[in-house]
Amino acid sequence: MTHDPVLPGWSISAGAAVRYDIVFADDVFDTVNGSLAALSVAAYPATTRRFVVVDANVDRLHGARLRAYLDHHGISDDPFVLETSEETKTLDTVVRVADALDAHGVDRRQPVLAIGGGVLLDVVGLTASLYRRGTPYLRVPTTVVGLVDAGVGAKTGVNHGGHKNLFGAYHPPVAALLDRRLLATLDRRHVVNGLAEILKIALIRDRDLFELIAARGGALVDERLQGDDDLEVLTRAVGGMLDELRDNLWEKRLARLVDYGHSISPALEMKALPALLHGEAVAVDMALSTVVAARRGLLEPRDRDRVLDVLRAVGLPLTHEALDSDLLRAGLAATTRHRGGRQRMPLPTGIGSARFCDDVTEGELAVAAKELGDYR
Ligand SMILES: NC(=O)c1ccc[n+]([C@@H]2O[C@H](COP(=O)([O-])OP(=O)(O)OC[C@H]3O[C@@H](n4cnc5c(N)ncnc54)[C@H](O)[C@@H]3O)[C@@H](O)[C@H]2O)c1
Ligand SMILES: O=C(CO)[C@@H](O)[C@H](O)[C@H](O)[C@H](O)COP(=O)(O)O
Ligand SMILES: [Co+2]
Repeated sequence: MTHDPVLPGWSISAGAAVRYDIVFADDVFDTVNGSLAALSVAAYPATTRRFVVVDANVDRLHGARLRAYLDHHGISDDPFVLETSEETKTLDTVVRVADALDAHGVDRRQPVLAIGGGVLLDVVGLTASLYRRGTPYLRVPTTVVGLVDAGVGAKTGVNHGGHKNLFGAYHPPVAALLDRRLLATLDRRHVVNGLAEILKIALIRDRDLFELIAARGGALVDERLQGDDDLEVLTRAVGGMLDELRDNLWEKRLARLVDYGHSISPALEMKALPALLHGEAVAVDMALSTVVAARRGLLEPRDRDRVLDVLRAVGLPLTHEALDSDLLRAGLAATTRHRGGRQRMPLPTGIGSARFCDDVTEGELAVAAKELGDYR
């Protein structure tokens, strides 16, 4: 930085250290389980009272236990219940939650408790980042996507103008409490949806995780990830995700393997809304990338077939009718803009490894989409 020698100038440089814990615990709404209350108090010992935001479906299914817990530990007697959907993951909802925080007199140091799936965590996380320029919050994810992905990183966001997560902030929680027992009440489709993000981690870095999923297949879904072996599936997925994120939490590096399956899928998900869930759109994108990689000779045909077979076996889609040439062109352009002018598209080089490519064409994607259409 140079300054005009006759006029004053300053350079400011500061770094904010970040530390947060991500811990597994079972049955966190049982009054005898101290984990949630302890994390909450550790984050702000001045008072036990917290503003709690809970997903409406979680409230319907777990509300009685949750309220008993909050009451028992002096946390709250009146959680704020939020109806969630991808269509209402918007700034309007952020403002509504912020108004509720204000009405409850939340001060800038008092952590908010966010309990729900990826949508709720993204909305409450963004609200917390904006409220008083940054209020702490604690996450309790209640979906598979929330537990292995949205709940553990630093990102928050909402959709706008037809774009996924156009507005957002990096605002890590003070802690994330992962309770796989909450997944037991999910419907099949949302478990399958979350398996897409788990398979993403398996495909970019963990072949053993892929084999675990392949071996368990539909049983993973039937048992809602409650089986003894399924804890390993979840811990490998979370550990793998955190290993990808830990030295790039603010995403200064735009080449991110965790973008695997997220190149065309944001445009697809928004165009097909509400027909496709997030993970379903990610699965279609992963299938496309798998075929493109095999056609380029990066991936053995045998590995391509195994990947497609496992995606299909767990119940994920490989293609979708909205995947036309307009969407492929727009999706490719959007992802290039989104990644600082280069595609940086992760393509698999095996099961458990990937590399970045900058030169994937709309034509290649169209051929792959056609091949996947015939694959059914
Ligand atoms: N911030 C990030 O890093 C990040 C990462 C991945 C995904 N995301 C975002 O996450 C969102 C998808 O998250 P999602 O799949 O959790 O969707 P979601 O939050 O919409 O939850 C899915 C459905 O499950 C219901 N639900 C939640 N918990 C339940 C439970 N325990 N039992 C029964 N039903 C329950 C919800 O009410 C909802 O109807 C997308 O918007 C995606 O962009 C964010
Ligand atoms: O879907 C998401 C985040 O919403 C994650 O699963 C994924 O790993 C990555 O964060 C996205 O690929 C990056 O998207 P973006 O934050 O750059 O829009
Ligand atoms: Co995702």
